[in-house]
Amino acid sequence: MSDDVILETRDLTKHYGGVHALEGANFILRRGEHVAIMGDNGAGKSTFVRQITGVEQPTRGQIIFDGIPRQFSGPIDAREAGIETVFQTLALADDLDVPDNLFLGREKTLFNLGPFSILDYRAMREATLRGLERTAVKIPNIRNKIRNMSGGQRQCVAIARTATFHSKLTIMDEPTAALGVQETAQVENIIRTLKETGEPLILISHNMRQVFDLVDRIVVFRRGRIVANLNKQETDPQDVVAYITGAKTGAEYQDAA
Ligand SMILES: Nc1ncnc2c1ncn2[C@@H]1O[C@H](COP(=O)(O)OP(=O)(O)OP(=O)(O)O)[C@@H](O)[C@H]1O
Repeated sequence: MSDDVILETRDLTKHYGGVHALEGANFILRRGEHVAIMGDNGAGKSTFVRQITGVEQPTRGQIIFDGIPRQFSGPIDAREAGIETVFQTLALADDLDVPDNLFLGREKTLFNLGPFSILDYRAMREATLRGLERTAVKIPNIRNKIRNMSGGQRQCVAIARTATFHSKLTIMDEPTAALGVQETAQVENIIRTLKETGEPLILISHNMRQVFDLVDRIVVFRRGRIVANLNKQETDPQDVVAYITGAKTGAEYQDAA
């Protein structure tokens, strides 16, 4: 695997009993690259993401992340390796404010005394502000509880979490599906900022305009398999739809490299 590759999967496969949700996925993501994963409902997109983020363990196949073959024992393991995921459900705690959500499970401490530890709220607040600044996210008051925020602000908090921890790879699963026009624009701006700062991204989206606007390459899943790997410059929305629906079936999937 060359150094410019941040993530590679080889023959990645997941069966749920007789359901072949993911079959032999060979996928490559380069450093700094933004790739969209598209496909019809049930095509295997989320299953793919669950394997590479440690939520589930694959039936077979290899995951090589940042040059090392990985067998993530769980999502925290994947996160510690540098993979930050913004799931559809966002996984934010409603009753906590922004810094508490960003540092949930990895709090900064002033000191530890046996089982007791004193949390360093000031350091967490400062790191939160730096994370928000890096992504150009505007949250009026970071001490606000998540439950009092709009959908767009929540989405931004979830994304800012990835920036705060300098993840090596960000994965977003339908980040704007539930958002209005302005909120969607804000999230898309964050994605552009990630691109400018050279941070790689996997974006799962059904939104063709968004995909053509934001990413370099489109990978299409159909019935558990990767059926197309398209450089944005060499394709168009009709072509992508043809692969999604199965009207077009390419030659055997090959890496674009
Ligand atoms: N835990 C599970 N047990 C059994 N079958 C599953 C499980 N998870 C997913 N599947 C099946 O695997 C296939 C792929 O599902 P997956 O959720 O990965 O699709 P998707 O492309 O993400 O779809 P969507 O766009 O609707 O989110 C579907 O047929 C789904 O019913």
